[in-house]
Amino acid sequence: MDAIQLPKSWSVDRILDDLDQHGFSIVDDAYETEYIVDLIAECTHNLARFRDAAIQNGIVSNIRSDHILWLNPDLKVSNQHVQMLEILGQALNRAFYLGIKDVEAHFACYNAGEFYALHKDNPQGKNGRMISSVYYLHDEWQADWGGELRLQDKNGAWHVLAPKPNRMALFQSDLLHEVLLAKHQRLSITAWLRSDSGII
Ligand SMILES: O=C(O)CCC(=O)C(=O)O
Ligand SMILES: [Fe+2]
Repeated sequence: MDAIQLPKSWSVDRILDDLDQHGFSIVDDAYETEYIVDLIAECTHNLARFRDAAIQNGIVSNIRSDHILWLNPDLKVSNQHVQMLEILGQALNRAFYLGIKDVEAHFACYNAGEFYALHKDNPQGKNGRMISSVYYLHDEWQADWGGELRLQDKNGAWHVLAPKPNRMALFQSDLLHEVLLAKHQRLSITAWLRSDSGII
């Protein structure tokens, strides 16, 4: 059996270098069209199952208004993306000894008017999230549709990153970031490369 390989567009040396220098990296044209079509179909067919991300254990928070669906092995197409991130995690471990053992991921849908205010995915290193990854899977994103990922890099500089279709953003989970208000439906897979296992 052939070993699973990362897509060519995921230039691992560049990703490692970007993460080392800036704490984040952008991969454009991450996947081939054939896979993207299947991924969008899997996401949109399941939209009715997405739940309010702001409600966790019955507690409502006002920092985010998106809707999410945690991935599980039954979602076969999105699981291939998780497998790719597992392979990338091994390369990160070899380079930076991050001790990544697990990838957890959810689909996210921001409808028009939805956002995620400034936060860190791993404040004060209190959970095992080492690297955050967001892959954008809507098929179009225009410049005036908002919904940018605004991120402070490890040197303190701010970046406003458009959620371009077929783009993946990777960043250290302890960096401050937010999702600016989206004016159109914005679809993504957020995943965390973790040094422990389990959902927080
Ligand atoms: O969708 C994005 O660009 C970022 C999402 C995010 O920050 C999160 O889900 O924690
Ligand atoms: Fe986040």
